[in-house]
Amino acid sequence: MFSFHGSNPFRSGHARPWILPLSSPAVLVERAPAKINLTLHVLGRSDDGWHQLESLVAFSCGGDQLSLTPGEPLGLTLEGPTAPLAGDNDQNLVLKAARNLGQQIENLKFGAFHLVKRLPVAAGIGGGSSDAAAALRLLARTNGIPLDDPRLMAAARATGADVPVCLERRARMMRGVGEQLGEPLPLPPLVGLIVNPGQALETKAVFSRMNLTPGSQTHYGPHPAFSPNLDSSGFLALLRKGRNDMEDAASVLAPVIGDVLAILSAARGCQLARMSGSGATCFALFSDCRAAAKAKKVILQAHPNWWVKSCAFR
Ligand SMILES: C[C@](O)(CO)[C@H](O)COP(=O)(O)OP(=O)(O)OC[C@H]1O[C@@H](n2ccc(N)nc2=O)[C@H](O)[C@@H]1O
Ligand SMILES: Nc1ncnc2c1ncn2[C@@H]1O[C@H](COP(=O)(O)OP(=O)(O)OP(=O)(O)O)[C@@H](O)[C@H]1O
Repeated sequence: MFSFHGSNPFRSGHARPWILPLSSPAVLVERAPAKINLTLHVLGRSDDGWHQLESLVAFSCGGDQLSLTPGEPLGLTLEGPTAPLAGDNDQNLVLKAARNLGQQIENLKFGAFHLVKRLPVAAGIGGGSSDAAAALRLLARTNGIPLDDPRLMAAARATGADVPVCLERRARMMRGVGEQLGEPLPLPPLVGLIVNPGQALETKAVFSRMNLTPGSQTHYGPHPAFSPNLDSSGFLALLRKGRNDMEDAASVLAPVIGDVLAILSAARGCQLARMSGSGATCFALFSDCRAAAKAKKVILQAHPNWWVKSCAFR
């Protein structure tokens, strides 16, 4: 088993994957950031029961970390503060993604995965999906498969609705059930705070609570069109025209979401507060890093058990 302890030599602020130096030449490492739905519009529900979405998705810094030792049998070990919450090992989305890619590609070389799990689980920030996408990227690297190989996307779709958008980890529009991806979008600098109050919410339960009849459409209004080259204030104005349509249903199941949003909205320098995905994690955008850091401190003082991270979104 491969595990990280204390000062973690693999911790890196870089978004790009990299290979370890001489002492462990074979181990590959990928970061699995949180997915943030800056907007999430639910357009309707298809006859098959799945919901049609339109969402501007971005990614955090930090997140989980997945490594792969190629040449070993397919396996997964976990550590980290939220590892015990990630459920049955065999059902982990890392292994599901690997098996799905194995169905696409004959003689795929697998390996032993090790996941350092830090993101809250069942939290609306796609932690499992991001881990699954990281697993696909690692297998692509070790098997010499280019990232734009359609079989990777097929495996991502088979693994979960949020996995395709997590493959490239770049901000973009996501539509349909999650399988239609727009071009990567250049975001202006965004100072974010992400807050999870510790209540797990299953995505399926929140969609059910929305109570949409299969074959029906919502009439909440169109998604604002993204125009390139927006500065931060233009981008914020655009985001304010958007919504998270799952917020009401999620808040019924987890009323604490209302508290999180109220606290974030009232924080000095907060320019926008909204729930991500199916909740209960909420995010806020701040005018500057100092305001975000201050808000983080104040929130943690009042709610020491909440998970609060400040970071840039991309
Ligand atoms: C709400 C979002 O977080 C927005 O990014 C995602 O659409 C959820 O993506 P996810 O967690 O990867 O979802 P999955 O694990 O594939 O699906 C969980 C359950 O959510 C429901 N589901 C999910 C996505 C979608 N577009 N319509 C749905 O109705 C389905 O009942 C499904 O059984
Ligand atoms: N690697 C993983 N990390 C977290 N959860 C996992 C993982 N693999 C499987 N799961 C299971 O997937 C479920 C959803 O977890 P996840 O943290 O991805 O939810 P989420 O943040 O609400 O996702 P989304 O925003 O995509 O709906 C959990 O119930 C958990 O048991």
